[in-house]
Amino acid sequence: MLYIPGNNPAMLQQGGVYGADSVLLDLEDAVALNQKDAARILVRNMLKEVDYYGCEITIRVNHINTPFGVADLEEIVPLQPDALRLPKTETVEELSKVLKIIEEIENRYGLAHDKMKIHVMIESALGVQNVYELASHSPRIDAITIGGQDLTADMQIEKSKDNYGIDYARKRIVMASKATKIDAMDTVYADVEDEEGLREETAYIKKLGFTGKAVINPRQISIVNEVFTPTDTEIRKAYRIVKAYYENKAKDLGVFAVDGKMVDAPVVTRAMHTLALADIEVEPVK
Ligand SMILES: CC(C)(COP(=O)(O)OP(=O)(O)OC[C@H]1O[C@@H](n2cnc3c(N)ncnc32)[C@H](O)[C@@H]1OP(=O)(O)O)[C@@H](O)C(=O)NCCC(=O)NCCSC(=O)C[C@@](O)(CC(=O)O)C(=O)O
Ligand SMILES: [Mg+2]
Repeated sequence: MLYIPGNNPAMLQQGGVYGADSVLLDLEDAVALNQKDAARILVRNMLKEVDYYGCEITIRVNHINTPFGVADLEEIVPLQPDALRLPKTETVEELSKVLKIIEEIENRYGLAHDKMKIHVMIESALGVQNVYELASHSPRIDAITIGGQDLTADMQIEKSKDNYGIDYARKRIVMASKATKIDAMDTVYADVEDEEGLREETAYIKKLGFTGKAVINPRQISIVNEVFTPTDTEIRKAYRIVKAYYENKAKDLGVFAVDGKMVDAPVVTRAMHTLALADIEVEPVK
């Protein structure tokens, strides 16, 4: 997901050409306080005019308790981007309040309540403590994301390169996302010049179970995509497992071996997930 500052017309204009799965037009922390109103109007106009070439379009609005939160919702909700990203979410009460405002706006415009999805950002210790309740609060919520910069600020620790300080939060957020069957998105890697560092961090968070990562610069997109895309070797192995599964299932065999390794139901589930990521289908044996 490529963050694009909502007050930068050139970046907003060209954000769809870099190959990100999602553009994340930002009205919050990328925009200075004195530019909030201008950015809101600019993003509204860009949403109407710019071709993002099929990218998912997400808008990060300001927090409801700031002077800009409601105005952002009033301007953006009627345009129904694919998703709204709610920053610094901490409690179910606050989330309910935002959802209620969104639904009131949708009612006014005769819009359904299930089209535009909600991404909840966890950026404080309190948000981490409440993450499962937040993630499971509404079927509209289809992703939880961690904001590492704000979280480390709230925890009063340095945001070190190894990110030890946010490791527990990352793992807890992933578990909440898995328990609620929604996506978990990782925080940004701020050092745009450090490509190896980004690659290592992305490989690590993929192993934890995150399903994607936000980036701040077009140069970071291909690295994240590469790490998340199954390799040819992984795809071939998954294909052999799923094919063998269907063949053995037809013979009523629940457990069998592929390349000398035991394959049972969870191995097949993981292999099917790899193939789904690669958009590959295996025909069941009739
Ligand atoms: C980092 C840098 C200044 C580097 O500038 P540079 O000038 O060195 O970039 P260059 O590489 O030279 O640019 C080459 C060409 O790409 C164009 N280009 C660059 N960036 C582009 C872009 N993002 N979108 C479209 N286009 C872009 C540029 O216009 C140029 O185009 P052209 O002139 O035509 O060649 C720049 O990228 C940038 O401002 N990034 C966005 C920063 C941002 O949004 N921060 C807020 C979100 S994080 C946050 O809030 C923390 C969080 O909340 C979140 C969480 O974790 O989720 C938490 O708490 O943790
Ligand atoms: Mg933040």
